[in-house]
Parts: sequence; structure tokens; C-alpha cells
Amino acid sequence: MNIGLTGGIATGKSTVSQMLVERGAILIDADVIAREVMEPGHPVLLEVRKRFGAGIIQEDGTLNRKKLGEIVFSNPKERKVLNEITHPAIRSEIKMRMANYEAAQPGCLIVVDIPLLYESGLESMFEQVMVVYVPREMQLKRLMQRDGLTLEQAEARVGAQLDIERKKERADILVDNSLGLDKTELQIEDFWRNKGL
Ligand SMILES: CC(C)(COP(=O)(O)OP(=O)(O)OC[C@H]1O[C@@H](n2cnc3c(N)ncnc32)[C@H](O)[C@@H]1O)[C@@H](O)C(=O)NCCC(=O)NCCS
Ligand SMILES: Nc1ncnc2c1ncn2[C@@H]1O[C@H](COP(=O)(O)OP(=O)(O)OP(=O)(O)O)[C@@H](O)[C@H]1O
Repeated sequence: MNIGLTGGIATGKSTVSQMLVERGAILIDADVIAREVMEPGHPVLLEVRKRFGAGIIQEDGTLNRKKLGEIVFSNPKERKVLNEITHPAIRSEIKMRMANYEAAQPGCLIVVDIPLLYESGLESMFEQVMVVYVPREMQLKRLMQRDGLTLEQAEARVGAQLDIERKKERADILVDNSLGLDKTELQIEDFWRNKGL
């Protein structure tokens, strides 16, 4: 059994995925895979360097994430270029890991955390999609606080994704993470108890 887990940036996907892991789910995190394909020597990073120039690579050979982030979050054309390089590799790695886990641990719930699940049209990979929701104003506030961003920087990141209200409308399972963590925990407990039905 699998679910896709999504939401907007900083709406609480990691918070919710940890609650599911604590109950026995297996987690595949697209952000972690996205970092792996950007490691020195990986063909994806070589391609990114070719397109964006040597200036985005630091002296030790690692990606300057801040610099590339500034480029792609302020420019939709550059973001599209980056997505076209990175997304196919991330997607095939997710599919491979899902197949491996399904074979090794049949019956386990596999949770795949993908921030851009709807933007990339990946719904059909999953039995159900869970959306972690908070209203936009709260999303901006939590993002600024967690990452030390200005309002302008936070708005650029939020604006690079499908509006959270649209994701809410499309959810198979909706988790409202706008209240206390205890309230979110109750919703996850409820989902976990009824997931086999
Ligand atoms: C641009 C990069 C270098 C910025 O790195 P940084 O460390 O500042 O951010 P981080 O990777 O932790 O991402 C934080 C969040 O930003 C959002 N985000 C990241 N990339 C994108 C993107 N291309 N479009 C929209 N939102 C994005 C996601 O919600 C993600 O959870 C990095 O995000 C990246 O390599 N992005 C391309 C791969 C990608 O699309 N990843 C996200 C989905 S798998
Ligand atoms: N119910 C809550 N009440 C208050 N703060 C919360 C709640 N849930 C999460 N947070 C805080 O909001 C921030 C964003 O949460 P989290 O990191 O889980 O989001 P995310 O969706 O995984 O983010 P990203 O898209 O960047 O991966 C964190 O600082 C987290 O501690």
C-alpha cells in the first residue's frame, strides 16, 4: 500500500511524515533524493553546472544551494530548466525505491513525500494522495521563521508552487496542520487506524 504526501513548502510535510514513520510507515523523501542527485560526481550535477555555469559550484565541488536557489526561485524560465534536468532522475529513483520496498515489505505503508507532486502530475503513481494544509499566511510565517527568510524571499518560494488552496481541493486525504501538533497527531492516528478499510 502506498500514499503520496504533499502540501506546500513549510506546511508540515516532514512533521506529518515523521508521525507516520513513528507508526511503522516506510518513508521515501523526494527532497533527500533531490540532494543525492546534486552530490559531486553525479551526472545530474554535471548537467546543472553545464547549464548554470561553474559559478554555482563551490570550491570544494559541492553545489552552492543558496546561489542556485536565488536564481531559480526568482525566475520561472530558469526554474523550468532546472526541473527538466533534475526531475526525471528524481522520479525514476522514487519508482525504483517504491518497487524495492513493495517487494521486500509487502503490506507495509509506503509514504512518498513529494513537494511538487501535483505540479509534476504524479498522482497516478499513488493509491491516494495526502495533502498537509495550512492557510497561505501561516505558511509564509512558518517558512520565514524556520529558514530565516524575508517576506519577499518566502513569497518567491511559495509562488513557485501550485497554490495550497488548489492542492487542498484535490486531496484524497486532507490533514489540517494549522492548529497545535496534538491536533495534527489526532488526525494521523485516525488515518492510521482506518487505513486498511
Ligand atoms: C534550488 C535548490 C538548489 C535550493 O536548495 P535549498 O537548500 O535552498 O532548498 P531545499 O532543496 O531544501 O528545498 C526546500 C523546498 O523548496 C521547494 N522547492 C525546491 N525546488 C523547487 C522547485 N524546483 N520548484 C518549486 N519548489 C521547489 C520544495 O518545497 C522544497 O521542499 C534545490 O531546491 C533544488 O535542487 N531544487 C531542484 C530539485 C527539486 O525540484 N526539488 C524539489 C522537489 S523534489
Ligand atoms: N502544527 C504546527 N504548529 C506549529 N508549528 C508547526 C506545526 N507543524 C509544523 N510546524 C513548524 O513549521 C515549520 C514547517 O514544518 P515542516 O518542516 O514539517 O514543513 P515541510 O512541509 O516539510 O517543509 P519543506 O517543504 O520545506 O520540506 C517547521 O519549523 C515546523 O517545526
